[in-house]
Amino acid sequence: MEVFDYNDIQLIPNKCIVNSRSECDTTVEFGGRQFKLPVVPANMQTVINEELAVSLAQNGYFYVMHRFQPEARHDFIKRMHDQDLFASISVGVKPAEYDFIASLAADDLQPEYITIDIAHGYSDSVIKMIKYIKEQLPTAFVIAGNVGTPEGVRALENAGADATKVGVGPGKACITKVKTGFGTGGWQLAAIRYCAKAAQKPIVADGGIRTDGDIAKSLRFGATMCMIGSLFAGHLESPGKEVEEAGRKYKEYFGSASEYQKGAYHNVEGKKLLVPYKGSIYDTLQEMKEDLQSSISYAGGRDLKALRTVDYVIVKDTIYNGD
Ligand SMILES: NC(=O)C1=CN([C@@H]2O[C@H](COP(=O)(O)OP(=O)(O)OC[C@H]3O[C@@H](n4cnc5c(N)ncnc54)[C@H](OP(=O)(O)O)[C@@H]3O)[C@@H](O)[C@H]2O)C=CC1
Ligand SMILES: Nc1nc2c(ncn2[C@@H]2O[C@H](COP(=O)(O)O)[C@@H](O)[C@H]2O)c(=O)[nH]1
Repeated sequence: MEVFDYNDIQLIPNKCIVNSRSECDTTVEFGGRQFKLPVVPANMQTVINEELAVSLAQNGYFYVMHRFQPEARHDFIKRMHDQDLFASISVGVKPAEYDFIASLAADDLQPEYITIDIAHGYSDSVIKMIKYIKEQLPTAFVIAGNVGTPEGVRALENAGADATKVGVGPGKACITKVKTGFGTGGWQLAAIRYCAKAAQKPIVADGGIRTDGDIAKSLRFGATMCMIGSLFAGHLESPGKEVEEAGRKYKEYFGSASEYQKGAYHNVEGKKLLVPYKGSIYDTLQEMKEDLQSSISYAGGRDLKALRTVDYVIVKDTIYNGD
């Protein structure tokens, strides 16, 4: 297996077939709906809240609400459906989550998307939860993870997952790699490729995306959707606390397995950092769209499919030379 990460890869341009980048279509189908971009803000407490979820859904973007206010999820689904918007929630695998799923089934309240969000997703606990959700809420599109190997992808797909989320340890707020020695940190892009080759269903690339070009690279190596935390955490709409240091504005971004999320220093695999304040998330989404349109034009196509087959070279972390 070739080992590389985002910085190690350059995609090779093909002959352009459009007269303007604006002709390039960045929309993606995911779970039966069409979205403007193949990106989704991470389901983390400093990245997404209910207000942003509503706004993203209204504006044609995919979202996944986090699971850290478990008691709010029932009414959240209702409120989304009252506004004719899709509901996309997260769950864990602890016993109370089974009661929650059963309560949704009893009330015939089926969210359109459910993400099972745990650190080590290649596990019996996730397999059991996928099966339970599919039994109780059969219309929900289930995204399960996180995994880092083809075996993990196959196990979750075979259990009934509709998509799998790939990425163990590549996140910016992650310390799993240093605390445990495990994960896909440092070779996340190769892991996406390795997993996508085995996948029969969509892959969500999760963690490690630092530039808009990394989105194109994720799609090249087999992802359908990219989950992004730190790049989305510094906005006006981001729920993280605003902080000012040396006259500059920042927003707090902390890991879901950090002491700031857990309220205690116990099995901590995440940290807190400050990300520069960036204004509205919609300006960032517009820039991502323009950059991805440009990527498609360099790929020699008109839509995201063109990215799947472009050639690439491994440049081993030299792409920033001269920048
Ligand atoms: N993508 C990534 O690389 C990572 C993401 N995270 C994020 O942090 C949040 C918390 O994750 P997580 O701790 O899994 O969720 P939970 O705290 O909800 O734990 C889920 C269940 O899995 C158990 N568990 C957790 N880690 C392991 C493990 N390595 N081996 C066996 N059992 C385990 C927990 O028990 P117990 O705690 O008693 O072991 C608990 O029963 C999630 O949002 C997750 O996405 C965290 C780390 C890595
Ligand atoms: N190891 C940990 N990973 C975490 C934690 N909280 C979230 N995450 C993962 O990071 C991505 C976002 O990555 P980024 O590089 O875009 O910032 C997120 O979707 C989770 O999968 C954590 O505490 N520890």
